[in-house]
Amino acid sequence: MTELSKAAIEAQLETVQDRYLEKDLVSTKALKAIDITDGKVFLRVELGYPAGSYRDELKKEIETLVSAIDGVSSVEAVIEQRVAAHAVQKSLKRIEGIKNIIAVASGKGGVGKSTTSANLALALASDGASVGILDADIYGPSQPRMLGISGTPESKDGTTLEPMQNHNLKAMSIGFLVEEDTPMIWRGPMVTQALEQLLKDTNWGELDYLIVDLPPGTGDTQLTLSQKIPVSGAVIVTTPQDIALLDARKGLAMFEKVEVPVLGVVENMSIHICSECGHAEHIFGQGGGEKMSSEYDVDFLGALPLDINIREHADNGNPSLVSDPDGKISDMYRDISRKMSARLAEKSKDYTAKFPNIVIQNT
Ligand SMILES: Nc1ncnc2c1ncn2[C@@H]1O[C@H](COP(=O)(O)OP(=O)(O)OP(=O)(O)O)[C@@H](O)[C@H]1O
Repeated sequence: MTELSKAAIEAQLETVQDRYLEKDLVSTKALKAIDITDGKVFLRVELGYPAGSYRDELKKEIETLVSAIDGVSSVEAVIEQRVAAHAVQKSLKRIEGIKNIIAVASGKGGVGKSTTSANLALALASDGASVGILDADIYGPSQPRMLGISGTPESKDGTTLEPMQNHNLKAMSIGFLVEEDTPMIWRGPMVTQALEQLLKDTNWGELDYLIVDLPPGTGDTQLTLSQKIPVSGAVIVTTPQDIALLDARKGLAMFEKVEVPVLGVVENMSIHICSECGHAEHIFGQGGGEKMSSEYDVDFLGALPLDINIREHADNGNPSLVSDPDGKISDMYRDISRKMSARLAEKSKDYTAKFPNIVIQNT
């Protein structure tokens, strides 16, 4: 019998693909430790994103493959997940306690950006992350309704706000602070100021991710926001129509300008499946989001159907991830949220906390 070596095990793990990174476990440096004692193998694998139930699948896949190696008597693979803080725009500093802010944007209104934000936040939380959502859609805040939250945030010290909470998410929205039917007439600078305040004056505590549901569009307000909020990555939601795609391209250009990495594009309402006969129809066109992604070299994170359940769940305060957590739609959102957070895990980490501030003085 040949002696069992770490190299043999590593070679086997080079054939195991991380489903969401689409790379093998060795090249992604997910494989952290191999321990061999008398044919008994212990492996430690660390994923940089919340992977939820995928950890069990991966464990099984690894253990089956490694047990087939000559000389292995038993295998135990431990799959851990650890979300790191990632770099933000060079001119900004990360907000203490919040590891990563992810901005969700759309080139035009009504494409389902808020519904997607809520479900992605819930998907991350259901996979084990601590998550908050900031409704920055100041003209039409819809997160209070979508998350089924009413009431006014508490302030314990008279200056900061406690986030509202539901479905295991922390949430803040201008919608909690003004009456629902109050028309909100904001001028650009007021919007950015109000949002910066909402972001910074909320006691978020420790978060792995804060999802920011940006106002629709790519105008000055959105540009200023993406310059002033310290974000680690952005996601663009679009529908497949040409006009929506055209606007989504402007979104890509906007983030490029402010040096925020775009983690990918989500195509919403991409296909309609008739609830009567099951016939699938591309009402708004086909494959536009995917084509745009390849044209602009950004990742296509996935597509969601135009589905009456998505609308009904979101509009009654219990988005699909809450109403039907094990359903097909929830699986789709989870697939997108894992791809999104996996893409972020590959980006540069934030090391600023590890370095002291260096002050140069002329004496
Ligand atoms: N995939 C989907 N299938 C069916 N209905 C959807 C889907 N996505 C969103 N909707 C519905 O479309 C409407 C608009 O969605 P949403 O408010 O999320 O869009 P938005 O892009 O955030 O809009 P706004 O520009 O006003 O901020 C909502 O009623 C929502 O429930």
